[in-house]
Amino acid sequence: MHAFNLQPKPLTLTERLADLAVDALIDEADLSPKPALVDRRGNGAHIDLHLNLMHASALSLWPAFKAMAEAAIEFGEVGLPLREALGRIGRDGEQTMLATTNGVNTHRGAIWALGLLVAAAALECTNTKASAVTLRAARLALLDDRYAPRPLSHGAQVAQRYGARGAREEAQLGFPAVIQRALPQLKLSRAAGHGEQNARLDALLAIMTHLSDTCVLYRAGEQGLQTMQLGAQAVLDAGGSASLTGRRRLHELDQQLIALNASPGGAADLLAACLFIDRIDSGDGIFQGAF
Ligand SMILES: CC(C)(COP(=O)(O)OP(=O)(O)OC[C@H]1O[C@@H](n2cnc3c(N)ncnc32)[C@H](O)[C@@H]1O)[C@@H](O)C(=O)NCCC(=O)NCCS
Ligand SMILES: Nc1ncnc2c1ncn2[C@@H]1O[C@H](COP(=O)(O)OP(=O)(O)OP(=O)(O)O)[C@@H](O)[C@H]1O
Repeated sequence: MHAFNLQPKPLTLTERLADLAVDALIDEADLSPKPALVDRRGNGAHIDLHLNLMHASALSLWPAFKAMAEAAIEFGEVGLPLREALGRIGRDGEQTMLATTNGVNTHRGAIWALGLLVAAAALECTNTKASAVTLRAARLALLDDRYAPRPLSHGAQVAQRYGARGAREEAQLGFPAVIQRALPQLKLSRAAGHGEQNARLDALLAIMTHLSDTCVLYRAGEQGLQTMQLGAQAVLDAGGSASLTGRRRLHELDQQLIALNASPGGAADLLAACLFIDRIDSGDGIFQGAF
């Protein structure tokens, strides 16, 4: 074949969804300045994470997201067989992540949230409105995977200690932090002409104002959680990250959370979920380049 005749191979739907999920993770990691999280500036409150590791971890998850989309198409409906297939693929994906990062948890919460959303999008790819996809994801999350191990995870420990809702409940409720907070704020800040990066930072802050982030609770207790929620609200009240006062508040929040070792990893995962949903909701992502 002549080189001039080479055409890019069109992506399948499942490949396209895996691309969108990985893109969302990389966009989340790159977004800067995020309070106390890994970003282009540095490691935030983390000693074991850095940006290259987040990128490598995100890329390593592409086959898992593709497999989740394939499973959704194969089973074709929300039900226990699909839920348990997703659980198996998610756990394998977690092992791949840990092998890539030498045992560091870079994306456990993100595999859970984005995995459910990728499967929910693949189930009915002609209806990928935010409300429809999150509802299907919630119905999947509500099913009990009989093979899921029940480790005393950090999330489980703070659930016992503080009665906090974590990643599982957020998904079972249909991702209210995304639907009620992040997406509306993203659109509001875009419409105000604040620029895409500021709009994404504002969406992250909107999540942080109300989330019971079990990463923060585990690392910094209720004081850490309150600092995160009130500090994020203060940035938004000051005009968001595009305004000078808002930027000052954001810098203060970054310093306060780092001093408390309080990294809002759950909020970061939900920002990635928001960016994924935003792309498939607007309809300009899912079918572009896919067949
Ligand atoms: C449900 C999960 C997230 C376990 O949750 P648990 O709270 O017990 O664990 P852990 O402390 O490790 O927290 C997981 C992560 O969730 C994120 N998170 C924290 N708080 C929140 C919150 N309020 N909302 C959303 N995400 C949050 C953080 O990134 C955190 O690191 C998940 O790991 C799981 O069950 N995986 C099993 C495999 C599976 O079923 N996969 C399905 C793929 S679709
Ligand atoms: N940019 C980011 N920076 C830091 N964490 C992030 C980022 N994006 C997502 N996260 C999420 O934060 C979680 C990592 O937080 P954390 O290090 O507190 O996890 P942990 O395993 O519960 O705790 P520890 O590392 O203290 O043992 C991951 O599950 C990941 O999904």
